[in-house]
Amino acid sequence: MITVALFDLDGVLTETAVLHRKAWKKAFDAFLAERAGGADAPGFVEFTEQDYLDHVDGRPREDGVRAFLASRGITDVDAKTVTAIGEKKNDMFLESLAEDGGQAYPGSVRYLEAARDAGLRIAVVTSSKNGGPVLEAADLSKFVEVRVDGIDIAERGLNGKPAPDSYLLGAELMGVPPAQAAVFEDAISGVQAGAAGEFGYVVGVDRVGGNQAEAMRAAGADVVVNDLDELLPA
Ligand SMILES: O=P(O)(O)OC[C@H]1O[C@@H](O)[C@H](O)[C@@H](O)[C@@H]1O
Repeated sequence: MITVALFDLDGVLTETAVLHRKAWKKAFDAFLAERAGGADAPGFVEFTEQDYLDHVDGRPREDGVRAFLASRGITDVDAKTVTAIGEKKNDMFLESLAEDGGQAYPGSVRYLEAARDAGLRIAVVTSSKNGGPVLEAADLSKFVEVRVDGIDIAERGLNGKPAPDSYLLGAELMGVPPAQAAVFEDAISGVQAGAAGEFGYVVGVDRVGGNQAEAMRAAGADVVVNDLDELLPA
């Protein structure tokens, strides 16, 4: 029986996945343009939404940088450059969060209320080091008993999603075995983490369309929805 819900944050509870993606695009395009000798240079190939979904979405910051660069065959960058790209993106993300305010999906708020009222215990497991500020900005902290975020992942030296470690820590801190917890994810890497951890149920939340739902099922999602309120009784 499921007694605990482990929610990813950006893209599942809040609309901030879009802010992350846009900030990543600016940071990577600046890096790629400089490397190619300008945005007009023939060697410049921009960072796309599919690049984000395939290599960056759901992963801890620097894992995302390395995975994307590797996908372009860029393996000669040092650790300082990886950190610098991530920090540049973070500055832009924080700027847009301050402007946008970090909106919660209304359907997710309804689902959180229903889950809480049904006695389901709630935790958030996010790769983002900004998990705390995003929850606060969206006024969702009141629902959350335990939070595992990118700071915990770094401090504890855990493997990021698609490894199951952060979700396993979430279940452990909630005091339940993985089989007693459901995972809610919008990123393929996160669905893979839920499947690898053998959680009781893995819900894929498809916010992008295209072949994302199919990719989520292939990655191990038990069900795929477009919004959490599809899971509520009509
Ligand atoms: O750079 P941050 O805020 O620590 O976030 C790391 C990652 O956190 C995840 O939640 C997002 O899906 C990614 O887009 C983001 O890159």
